[in-house]
Amino acid sequence: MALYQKEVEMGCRAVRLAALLCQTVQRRLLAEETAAKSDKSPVTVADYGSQALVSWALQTALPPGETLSLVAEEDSEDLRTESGAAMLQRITQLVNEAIKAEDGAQPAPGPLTPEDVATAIDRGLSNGGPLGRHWVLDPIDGTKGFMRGEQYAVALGLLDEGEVVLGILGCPNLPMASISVPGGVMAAATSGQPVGCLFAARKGCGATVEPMDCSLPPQKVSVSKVSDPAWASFCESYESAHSLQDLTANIARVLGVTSPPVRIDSQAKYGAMARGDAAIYLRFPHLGYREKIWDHCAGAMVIQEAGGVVVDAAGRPLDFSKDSAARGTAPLRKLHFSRGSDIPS
Ligand SMILES: Nc1ncnc2c1ncn2[C@@H]1O[C@H](COP(=O)(O)O)[C@@H](OP(=O)(O)O)[C@H]1O
Ligand SMILES: [Mg+2]
Ligand SMILES: [Mg+2]
Ligand SMILES: [Mg+2]
Repeated sequence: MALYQKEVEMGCRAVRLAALLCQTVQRRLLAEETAAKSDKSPVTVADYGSQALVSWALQTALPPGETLSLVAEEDSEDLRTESGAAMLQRITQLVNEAIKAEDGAQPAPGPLTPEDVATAIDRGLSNGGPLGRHWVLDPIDGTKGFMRGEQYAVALGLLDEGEVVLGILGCPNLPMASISVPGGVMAAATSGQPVGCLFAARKGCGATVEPMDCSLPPQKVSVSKVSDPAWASFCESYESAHSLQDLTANIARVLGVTSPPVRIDSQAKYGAMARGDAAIYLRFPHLGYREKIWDHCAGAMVIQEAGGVVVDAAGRPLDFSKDSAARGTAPLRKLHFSRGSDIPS
């Protein structure tokens, strides 16, 4: 079997399963399904449920005795408190429903308990690092977009000896049709093509996209061939708190970019760019913010395998292998992306 083929299959199944749960929650998003983490960022039952499902699906796909190493965004600390118990119950119900909907059966030896779900979530507490294999998960990237009913991604990468070897992005609300059309996402969503994309990239093997609903086979994607910035469009965060939009507007102006920025949430941006919907992604966090590896690992791999380049503001490649006390963080201060390295930093 081709290198990492089994891992791509494991990862795609895990991401599809998690996306199923996210779609269920987004359809009936209720106030009690969200909470605020200690850093005040939002988290929903779907963030936790997605992480539990991916962790469970990957662990059960491994040979008996092999332990999963997972670096993931969420942990069960708040769910294990008295006030978190009801949320953990709800997550457990959603997780069991998703497993049943996929398989038509509950997992042996029976439905997962709240303790099983909390344990699955906490399998994501690995430090990662340069040695061995580590899966890297953002169970919902773009939680704010998810809560608005807009773009989000289930983002799963795999590090092997410090190198990213695969990236999978489930983007349930991203249309299969290009969003670089007048009317953007809304117009693409009503074009008749399916909504919901699964991007997968394996080191050295290119990147593909297929509908989340499996209605079409995977097809190769490649980044935009536009080389004149006047014809390029650039994308950035929807949230101005996540990137200095005045700075990116200035950079775009200096480059001669004429079209307005495409602002969407999450690593769906990397997916959209991998198939050429935009040519440049600029991201400059506010001073003091440290990027997390799960926010870029899968997306950067998809871009790289689609023929693009992802670098920091100094033009250096991103390093996802830093094993750090501040779990999951890597020194990715300011990020920018382009087909070449011609953007001033
Ligand atoms: N002040 C900040 N600056 C930059 N990124 C931030 C930020 N606060 C949160 N983020 C990150 O931005 C991610 C969303 O990316 P985008 O802005 O492209 O939609 C969030 O992922 P989560 O939604 O997984 O928490 C979060 O990790
Ligand atoms: Mg978050
Ligand atoms: Mg994220
Ligand atoms: Mg997240």
